[in-house]
Amino acid sequence: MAAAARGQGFVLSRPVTFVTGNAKKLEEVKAILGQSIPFQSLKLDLPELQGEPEDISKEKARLAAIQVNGPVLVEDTCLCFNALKGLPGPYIKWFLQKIGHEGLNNLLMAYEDKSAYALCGFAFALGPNIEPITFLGKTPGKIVPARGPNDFGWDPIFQPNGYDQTYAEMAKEEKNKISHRSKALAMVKSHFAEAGYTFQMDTST
Ligand SMILES: O=c1[nH]cnc2c1ncn2[C@@H]1O[C@H](COP(=O)(O)OP(=O)(O)O)[C@@H](O)[C@H]1O
Ligand SMILES: [Mg+2]
Repeated sequence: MAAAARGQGFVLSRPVTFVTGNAKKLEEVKAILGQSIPFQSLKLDLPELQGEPEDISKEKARLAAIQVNGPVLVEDTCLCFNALKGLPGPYIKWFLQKIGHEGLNNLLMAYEDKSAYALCGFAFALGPNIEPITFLGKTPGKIVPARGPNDFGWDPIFQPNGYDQTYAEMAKEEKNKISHRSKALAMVKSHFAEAGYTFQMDTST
């Protein structure tokens, strides 16, 4: 029982449900995970707690596990400006919606420091009332005037360190090699490998 509680050898009778309302995130998660973890997706916009990134994804996982009544994976992404002590952080979604790429650049106008980091928090819960486990991935970079296709969030204004392209200008495979999301998912994958979860799915239904 103790082993099962830690996930050692835990048998999952269903694939993991990745809960997200964001189609672009799902696209990346599919590309990064490949066949490594059996998962299905559920389009659901979960309410978000205010607070620290880790607690936000944990709470999202708790809510999702209750709704799904099974194993769930959720994700929350922050874009943090160093000059603003980490803000907008988890509030980036609303900042982006209201003030756009230009407004986000303008927020840093008064500061010489344009450095920022993208932070991705995944949380995995085996089921309702089981404490979720979190995985954080971080990619440092800087905020620049928008360049590249505008098809995913703040990709056009984030230029990762060591690159002269923004996330939006990079080939998808390139972004997926170094992104905040891929770093967090690498930890999710290791956790699954170490915990030795077994999937025993009934394929007859
Ligand atoms: O990898 C990324 N590149 C660019 N924008 C992203 C990325 N990941 C998330 N975003 C955007 O940042 C914000 C993060 O908010 P959140 O993680 O709560 O998204 P969600 O509620 O749409 O799933 C959203 O506006 C989302 O579109
Ligand atoms: Mg969020």
